[in-house]
Amino acid sequence: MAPHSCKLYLSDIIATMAEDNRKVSMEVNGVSENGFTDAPSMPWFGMDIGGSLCKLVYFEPKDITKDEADSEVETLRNIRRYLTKNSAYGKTGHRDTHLQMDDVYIRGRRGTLHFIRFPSSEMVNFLALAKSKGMANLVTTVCATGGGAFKFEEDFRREVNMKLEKFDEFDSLLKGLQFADAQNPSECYYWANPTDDACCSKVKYDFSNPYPFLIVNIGSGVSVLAVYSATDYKRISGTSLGGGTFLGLCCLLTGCNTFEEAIQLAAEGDNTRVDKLVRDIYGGDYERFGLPGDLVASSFSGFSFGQMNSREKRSKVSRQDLARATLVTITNNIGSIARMCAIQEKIDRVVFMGNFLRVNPIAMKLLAYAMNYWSKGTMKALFLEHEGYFGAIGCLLQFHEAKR
Ligand SMILES: Nc1ncnc2c1ncn2[C@@H]1O[C@H](COP(=O)(O)OP(=O)(O)O)[C@@H](O)[C@H]1O
Ligand SMILES: CC(C)(COP(=O)(O)O)[C@@H](O)C(=O)NCCC(=O)O
Repeated sequence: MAPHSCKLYLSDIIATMAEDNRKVSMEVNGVSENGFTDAPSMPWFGMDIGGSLCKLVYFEPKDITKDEADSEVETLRNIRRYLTKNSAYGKTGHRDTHLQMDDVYIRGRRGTLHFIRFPSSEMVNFLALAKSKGMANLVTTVCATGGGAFKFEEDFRREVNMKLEKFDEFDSLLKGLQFADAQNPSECYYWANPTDDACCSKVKYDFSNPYPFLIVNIGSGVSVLAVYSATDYKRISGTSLGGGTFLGLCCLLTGCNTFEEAIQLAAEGDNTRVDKLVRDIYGGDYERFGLPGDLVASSFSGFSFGQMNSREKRSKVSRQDLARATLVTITNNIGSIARMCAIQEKIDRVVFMGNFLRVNPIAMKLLAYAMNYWSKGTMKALFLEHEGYFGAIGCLLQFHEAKR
């Protein structure tokens, strides 16, 4: 199948799923055409429709028998090939090939998990295209989590006659995290020497005995969960100043258009040309209360060039500096909230996740440094390789656990 627009591609997937499900409805006694019993029909997806990005996890079976291959419907084979042979789907769909997980077992099947993302804002167009392809005459079920599973539920039903099997986003997140950590020995890591570019490194962290720990999920907004066991957790806090805020402010301030561009600008900028530091106010450290001179005292307050209310001074600040200051402001604020939550819950391990951390070592190192510094070494910031995909993984797993 030739590459074409993401919207077309997605509607093709759904159409194929529906066609395949229709065939499976002709199965007898729960024995599927491939000879495996009980499992829902392929293809298997987990979908997390968030405020910014839709994350899709696709299970590619690797144990297909000759009988199964011979009887496999062509569209299913085409979907598998299309998804696994390409890494970009139209203009906005991407497969994160570096995250691919091989040799995973789900419902007795051995396969590979593929990780795909596209903007949630594409969803409405995708449904319209799916409808134009005749989806309304087909029936199928897709498992989904995230706010979009609720927001788009009626659209899925009305436009394409598809039922969304909905799962809670935090239940899914936790299940996905547990699964990924068990599958991948290098899933969890921390940053050693985060402030020293020359010796800074990622170090594997053994998370096999994790409880209790805090999750700080930095998506569009931020949610903080305290996790006490595999099934016992509560959402203890959150903030609307999250990854969406960083991207929104950065685009407004610098005219950039993508997250990647915003991060690149930030990497080239200097926030101290925008922020007011403790030393700008005290002339050095504020020793009595342990505030070092290079600590940001007031974000966006400006000083080395003067106050921000001076037009002339403002003109000396670059787009790069603004991007860096935005990143530092949002990250430090999240770090402060995380620390306060950890103190309140008497928890010392804080796992940061969510796509805000994608291609974003500046934020991760800042969080690592801040958690360590302000807790005097008693708290640890942990990070995960599959940073934004746990909801989608967990959703796929829960679909397979649910009685059907
Ligand atoms: N390609 C991208 N497009 C948009 N935002 C991105 C991208 N990559 C990383 N991000 C960041 O990730 C955030 C969304 O994170 P995610 O965990 O997917 O949350 P949500 O579930 O709210 O969509 C965005 O607000 C942005 O800061
Ligand atoms: C509403 C949300 C759970 C949605 O999750 P998201 O799509 O941002 O990952 C999240 O944006 C959030 O927790 N916002 C912060 C709300 C608050 O506590 O102020």
